[in-house]
Amino acid sequence: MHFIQYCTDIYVLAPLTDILGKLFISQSNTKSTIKLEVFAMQVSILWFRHGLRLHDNPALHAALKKKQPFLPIFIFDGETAGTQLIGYNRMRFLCEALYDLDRQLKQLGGRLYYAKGAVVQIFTKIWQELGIGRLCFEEDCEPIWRARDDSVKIMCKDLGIECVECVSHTLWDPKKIIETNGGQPPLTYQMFLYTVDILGDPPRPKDEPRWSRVKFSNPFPLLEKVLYSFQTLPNPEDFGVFPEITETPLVRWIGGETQALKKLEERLKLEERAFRQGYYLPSQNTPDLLGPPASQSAALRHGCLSVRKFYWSIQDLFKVIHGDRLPTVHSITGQLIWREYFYTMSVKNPNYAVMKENPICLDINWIQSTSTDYNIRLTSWKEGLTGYPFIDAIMRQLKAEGWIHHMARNMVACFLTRGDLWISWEEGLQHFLKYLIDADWSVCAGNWMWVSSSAFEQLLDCSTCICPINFGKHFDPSGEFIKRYVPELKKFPSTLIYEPWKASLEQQIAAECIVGKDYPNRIINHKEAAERNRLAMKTLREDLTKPPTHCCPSNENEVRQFMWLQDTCLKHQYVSI
Ligand SMILES: Cc1cc2nc3c(=O)[nH]c(=O)nc-3n(C[C@H](O)[C@H](O)[C@H](O)COP(=O)(O)OP(=O)(O)OC[C@H]3O[C@@H](n4cnc5c(N)ncnc54)[C@H](O)[C@@H]3O)c2cc1C
Repeated sequence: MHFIQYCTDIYVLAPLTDILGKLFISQSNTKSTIKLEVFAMQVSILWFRHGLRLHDNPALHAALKKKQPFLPIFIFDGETAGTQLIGYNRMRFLCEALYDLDRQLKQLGGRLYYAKGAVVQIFTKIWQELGIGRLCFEEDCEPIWRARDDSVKIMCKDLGIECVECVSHTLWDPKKIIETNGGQPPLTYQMFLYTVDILGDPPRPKDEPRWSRVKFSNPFPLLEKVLYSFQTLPNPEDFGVFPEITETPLVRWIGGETQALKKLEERLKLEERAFRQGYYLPSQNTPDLLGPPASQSAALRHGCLSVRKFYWSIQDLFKVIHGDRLPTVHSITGQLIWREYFYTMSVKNPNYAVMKENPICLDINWIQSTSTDYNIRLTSWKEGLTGYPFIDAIMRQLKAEGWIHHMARNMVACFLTRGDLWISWEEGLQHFLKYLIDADWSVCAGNWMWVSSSAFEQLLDCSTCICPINFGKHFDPSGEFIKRYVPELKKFPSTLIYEPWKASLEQQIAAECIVGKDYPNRIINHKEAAERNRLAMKTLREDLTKPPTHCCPSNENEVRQFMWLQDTCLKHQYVSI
């Protein structure tokens, strides 16, 4: 007998086999033999991937519903949670998030188990030893996870396991958004807002499960060779990821639900102050490169914080203060909707993170990887050795700490691509995916396409190209941020710190930093490169016979908002030529 079950939007195909102690006939791994298994008590599994939290977790509720012994698990399979391409900081964030879950579950009488290896093999082994009644997980909507999840669904079907998949990594179900928009993702942000307006408010967070009723499974000693439990704080080194930098990072991001909820309280206070003073987006209005970061992006990316909780906390706060709903556009909830937008754009597009055969991406003739300049340019950018101190400070901060400000991301992404180096955004994306602690396939690729003018931005329009000298000066005139991350320049006077090549030899000696020896000469002349690139973009635009259908933001204001180009800033501060 087959049945289909939904948890918001779950599709499940599984034979009904969850009767306790039932004599169960199944096919074993060796296809030819049929063996009889007697399962005393099948377990109900919550498979953590993203969604590393206990609050507002519909998959957790689904796993607890059946009253079967509960087995929470995370599997290190070499790809889940972005572990295929991962730097030390994000791996540590992930380990801490798992440890925090384990700690919380222990207080509730259970623990988090983890395993290493191929997902299907591990679940099959658990099924052989304990029997699995239900397997629940939060949906990973991006196409990169589809093969993994399809193989698990097929396994569930074959083994008679009920499989429950819940949507809670996004505010709305991206598939529903596409369906509402006639089968295509909405092509502009305005269209996106219009579509989600039809769908109505996103669901509110779920209540806490009733833990007192939960019976935890004890899979030991049967599964001692397959499952492990966290006896001590797991380290990235335990999973083969090692630090690349020896110095202690100045800003240390801590992973886990407990920390995320604490930071949410702090963030709400920040937003509240702004609401009371009559403005939104304090982190955009007064970007602080040096202050303690208030971002929740890494917590959202790993699901330590529920996006629905974040969204509704902000909406409710605004209502308390102003008795009204927070406007979507240009507010923090608007930022969360950008996240939704990029997820939705990627759902049906497996080539979303590459230029070729990506229907929304322009084919731009970036410099070839075989060109002599290529490696020098790319390596200098990655290592923070371009000779442009603001760029170098950001790139070094990325490697050391794993999180950089949105406007800093815009700066270095523009510099690598259409602004200066004319290198494909795909290279930048790979570097960001490795080192960002909030690295998120859809969001990162979407932003890279936007900033490089490959998609979403005004068609090949270089008019708001960011200047690596003036942009930083505007936010940090004295260059304190540079001094923090590029210590070679810490004795340089503020007047020259953004352009050290302009310093006389005497000034360089006085600052104890000789340009070309202690700190590199700039690898490119920004003014000349930006003009060259602007002309290349113009030619491409004029020659384009069949532009991709999406390539336009709703209006100029949207571009400025997205790039954090504030109205109060003079335009020439950003224009490169
Ligand atoms: C080249 C480039 C790459 C990026 N890669 C990522 C990435 O891999 N992961 C990631 O979460 N963000 C990425 N961003 C978006 C943005 O820089 C970060 O989300 C932001 O810096 C987080 O800071 P915050 O939490 O203070 O943002 P807030 O302004 O407080 O916004 C709240 C939340 O909204 C979401 N958000 C904000 N801005 C954007 C945006 N432009 N696009 C999509 N979602 C957004 C984030 O989840 C963020 O935490 C990228 C931006 C650029 C220009």
